[in-house]
Amino acid sequence: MSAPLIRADGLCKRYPVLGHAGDRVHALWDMVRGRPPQRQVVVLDGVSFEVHAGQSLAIIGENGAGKSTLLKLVTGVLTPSAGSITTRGSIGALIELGAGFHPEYSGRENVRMAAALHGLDDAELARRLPEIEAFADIGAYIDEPVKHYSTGMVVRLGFAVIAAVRPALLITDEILSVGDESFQRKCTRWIDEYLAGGGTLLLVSHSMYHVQKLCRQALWLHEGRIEKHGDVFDVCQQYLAWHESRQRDPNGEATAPVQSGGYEIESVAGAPPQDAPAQYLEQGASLLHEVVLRAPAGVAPVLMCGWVRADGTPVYGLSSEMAQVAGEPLGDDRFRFRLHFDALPLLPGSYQLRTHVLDAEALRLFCTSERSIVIQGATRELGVVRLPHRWLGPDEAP
Ligand SMILES: Nc1ncnc2c1ncn2[C@@H]1O[C@H](COP(=O)(O)OP(=O)(O)OP(=O)(O)O)[C@@H](O)[C@H]1O
Repeated sequence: MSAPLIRADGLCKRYPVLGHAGDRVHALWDMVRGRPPQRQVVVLDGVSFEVHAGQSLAIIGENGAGKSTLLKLVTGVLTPSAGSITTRGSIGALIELGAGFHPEYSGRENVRMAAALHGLDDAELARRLPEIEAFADIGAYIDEPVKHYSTGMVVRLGFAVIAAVRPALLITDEILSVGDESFQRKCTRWIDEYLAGGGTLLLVSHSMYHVQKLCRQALWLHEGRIEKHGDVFDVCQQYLAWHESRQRDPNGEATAPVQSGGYEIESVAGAPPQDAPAQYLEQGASLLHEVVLRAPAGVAPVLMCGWVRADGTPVYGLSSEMAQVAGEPLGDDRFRFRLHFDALPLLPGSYQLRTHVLDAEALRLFCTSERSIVIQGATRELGVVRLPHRWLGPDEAP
């Protein structure tokens, strides 16, 4: 295998504790004496991983886990306190709003400077400029100084430059969530095509939807250490399961829906989420899952549903965003989603049908509720679902 584009080896980042004036004096004194500060906060601790050409790795983890710090070490904005980081090939990084743009210069002048930094010569730039302007789609603002831009416009311009130079490695974080929905879709589509064409991606995101859509692998950082690194679906499942377990009370009951940011689950299958009784269904029966969500004024929420077996084994998940389905507006910022499962292929056992409400960009998960479903039936088949199959006779063609 060729050398990786990113290689992190035992990466550590520590900062001196500077809470009080006394801490600062101590840190300064340590610095003067050439000693490492005595009181330090450890932000990253022994992080090792590699990213090879053509791979797509997501960094996930709760707030403060060290994700942005890791990206800054990869891009060279920060230097490690211990361990090493090496990168190879051209890097396109979209991690800080406006980083690299000069506020006094126009968008077009900034594009020229950014393109030159990425190694595009004048002829190449002249050829790609219309494409960059079309991608950014900021109209006459392209000739205005960047300091007059909205944050969304800066991101549009930054992404347009990246799209034109097609770096060997693309590094980006939640910054894409700054753009509006149609621009986000355009970027996601572009990243899809970039990856299909052999591009390499390092993405930091809180959106499990984007992470699973764009990346094949994920690295879960927890308090500066790698908690898990591997297949994106495995890592995300474990990360979400860990989050859910933190939201449970000591008796193991799911807590009442979090009322956060104005997003709520008003009812599931006609009843308030906490009152929904366990439902018994025969194997192969169909099921209507009707959910009413509330969202902040003017926002259309995203619904995500997941079937989980009682032992926690994930069975199937889907989201209204993936299917591009919008909830039916009921007025008063309420939305109804009706999801019908035909002839459920689940084998007998206890299941939870989990319902999650996310914001319009499917970036943040707000509330969760569980609907208990028991599938009844007599079968000697093993597993979770019945896979359609046939036994063939000796001369029978498949
Ligand atoms: N210059 C600094 N001095 C001291 N502590 C810092 C400094 N920069 C970051 N930290 C701390 O490092 C930790 C990790 O920060 P980081 O921004 O990397 O987390 P993150 O995983 O990106 O979080 P989020 O999801 O909220 O963006 C945080 O606790 C933060 O307070």
